[in-house]
Amino acid sequence: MKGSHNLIDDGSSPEEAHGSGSGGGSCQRIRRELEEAREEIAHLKRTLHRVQQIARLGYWRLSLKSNELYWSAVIYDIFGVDPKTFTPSLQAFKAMVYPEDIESIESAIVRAQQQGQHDMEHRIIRPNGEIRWVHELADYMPEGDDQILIGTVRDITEQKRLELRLRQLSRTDELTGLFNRRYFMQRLLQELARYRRYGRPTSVVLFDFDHFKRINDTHGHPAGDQVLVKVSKLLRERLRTNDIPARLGGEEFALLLPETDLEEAVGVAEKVRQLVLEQEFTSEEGHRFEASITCGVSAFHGTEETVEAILHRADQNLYQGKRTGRNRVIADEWDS
Ligand SMILES: Nc1nc2c(ncn2[C@@H]2O[C@H](COP(=O)(O)OP(=O)(O)OP(=O)(O)O)[C@@H](O)[C@H]2O)c(=O)[nH]1
Repeated sequence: MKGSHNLIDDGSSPEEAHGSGSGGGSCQRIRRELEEAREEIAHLKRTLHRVQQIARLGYWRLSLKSNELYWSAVIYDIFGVDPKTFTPSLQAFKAMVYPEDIESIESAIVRAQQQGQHDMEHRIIRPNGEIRWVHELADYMPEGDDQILIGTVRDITEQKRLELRLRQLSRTDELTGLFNRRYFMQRLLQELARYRRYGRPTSVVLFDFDHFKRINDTHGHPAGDQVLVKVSKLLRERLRTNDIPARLGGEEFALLLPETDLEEAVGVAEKVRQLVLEQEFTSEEGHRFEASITCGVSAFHGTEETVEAILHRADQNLYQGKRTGRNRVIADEWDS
């Protein structure tokens, strides 16, 4: 029927559809379609690569049977290695993982096999020694007798830095850089749980500067601030690393002392009291002055212990120290 080829539009020209009689027309058409498909694939590849660069997102494919690992270009960038000289493999990847995070990588692979996917964050060490944080998402797909993991990697180092900074800020006292009340209370609750479960000794020292109002009135508020800052620095430098010094507010401070019984805690309070006494402070006018503190000490005690009770006892001891002359350490007295 004349013109019937137009009923189905296959995109070919009438000449090609009719052919020249040798079949060369349809070959040409297939070649052109192949060429177009190649161009489209190349274009999609470039777009995919660009999008991954923008998102700092790489993808990988791992065969659990052969341990063969494919990395897209962005992963080489994230890991700081050269695709010309670095050959990815499960072993080579693990060698770049931050040692403490290896175990969580291994359990993530098992989790992906059992649950079909994993979602985790870990650190890597680049060849130049730089530590980066990455976020990985992976899917597990059995393929014949092989098991394939396919996943993405995103560099989240900046986000992690910000997170850590925010966490630090949320638990730090602005003036002195010591822990704040909120963090102190959180840690006290944790230590109480440890005490209840394992019976580990834990003590608290509360201290308060003596006649601080007089220091402010005589030498000025900035001089008072300087006392708080200087003593806080001393606490950071002279206490054990797992002790927790905090500024609860104003000129009131606390020390949470894990693994420390009452007697040892009295020793720590005495040491801090002496350190403060030995310090010399200078006002803005250049006048030298001294300061002292009074400490109340208490330790977790008995099966009914609570955070409120230990703080109340330490506070009562501090109050008694103020009443009986200041510049001293008063501790719990138990009949045992
Ligand atoms: N410079 C300075 N002073 C503060 C700060 N926080 C609280 N103070 C002052 O600390 C003083 C505390 O006064 P009081 O509670 O009467 O106690 P005190 O004068 O130390 O007397 P005692 O504790 O009985 O020995 C007040 O004058 C507050 O204004 C601070 O951050 N900086």
